[in-house]
Amino acid sequence: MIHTRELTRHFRSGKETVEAVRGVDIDVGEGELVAFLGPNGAGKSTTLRMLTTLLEPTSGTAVVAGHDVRAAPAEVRRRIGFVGQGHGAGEDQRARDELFTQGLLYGLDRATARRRTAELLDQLELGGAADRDVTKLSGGQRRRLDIAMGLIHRPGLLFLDEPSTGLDPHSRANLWEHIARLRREHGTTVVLTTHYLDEADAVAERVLVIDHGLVIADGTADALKAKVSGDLVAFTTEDEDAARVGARTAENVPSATSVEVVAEPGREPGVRFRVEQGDRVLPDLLRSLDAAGVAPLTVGVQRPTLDDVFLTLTGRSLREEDAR
Ligand SMILES: Nc1ncnc2c1ncn2[C@@H]1O[C@H](COP(=O)(O)OP(=O)(O)OP(=O)(O)O)[C@@H](O)[C@H]1O
Repeated sequence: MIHTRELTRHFRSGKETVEAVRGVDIDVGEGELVAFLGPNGAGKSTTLRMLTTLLEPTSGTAVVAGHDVRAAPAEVRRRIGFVGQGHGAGEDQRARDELFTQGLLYGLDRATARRRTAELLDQLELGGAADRDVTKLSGGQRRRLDIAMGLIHRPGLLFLDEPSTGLDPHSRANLWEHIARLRREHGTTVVLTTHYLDEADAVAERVLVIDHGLVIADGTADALKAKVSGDLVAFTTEDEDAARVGARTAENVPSATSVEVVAEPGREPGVRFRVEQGDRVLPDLLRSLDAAGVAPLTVGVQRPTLDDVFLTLTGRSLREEDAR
């Protein structure tokens, strides 16, 4: 469905050249659900805009839905749906008319456009807002209308740029339900961008981690997490002295790495470290701690998260980047 080679996009910004996308090779097969995950400014939107023909590549190639984005942009556009970050909906129409008109624009006959409009308004819970002016919709309703507009012609390939930004948890769950149904019933291929770690993890079957204009990792969330060295084991102790003894004990656990004493104001002291199969080493660890005279107050094992993946790859946390 998508094949890019050395896809690149530069922007001139005054005297500077911003290398927003620096030569990416992306292959997405039919029916896949892929998330581009990366911090703000990583190049996700720029990549998506090139794939949807909204932006010309500086160099490299991209074939989308069987057609080259540069040589046959109209062919590409007919076969894809795109929901951007901004509001695509116009200003002075009722939501229902806006959606219906979009259907006609995509070449649907009036009966089909009307039927799909009704279906989408219902599925995206826009029924109550259908006869309101687009300008009078709430942020969440406008977002859902944008999404409905991207779906009206039932594209085989759907691009969603930060689809759940601005949606409340209920609408977000609805959106994913709708997308799951599209895929089940029509085999739609879906490519989305997100900087929500948990969303990429829960929703996407495959995650492309993008940073500074490059794809730095590509795989299922589980496969990416398996590359992070081990689970995080953490236990808390009565005081810092006990934590130091506990840390020495932890260092003797086979395959333990990054053992550190946690001593931060306002937090219980303790120890954390990484280890293969944390749940398997716990029984031995507890016995050894007992033998060393340390009685842990709490013990926990945490599987790696996609943030750990990003941290391992870049030395930075996606959460910190988002907080900026
Ligand atoms: N029209 C433009 N002119 C100049 N620089 C641009 C332009 N569009 C994007 N950039 C720059 O290109 C880089 C990549 O931006 P892009 O919007 O693709 O990132 P992103 O990963 O989608 O981030 P976000 O999640 O914030 O949308 C950024 O440094 C951005 O400032």
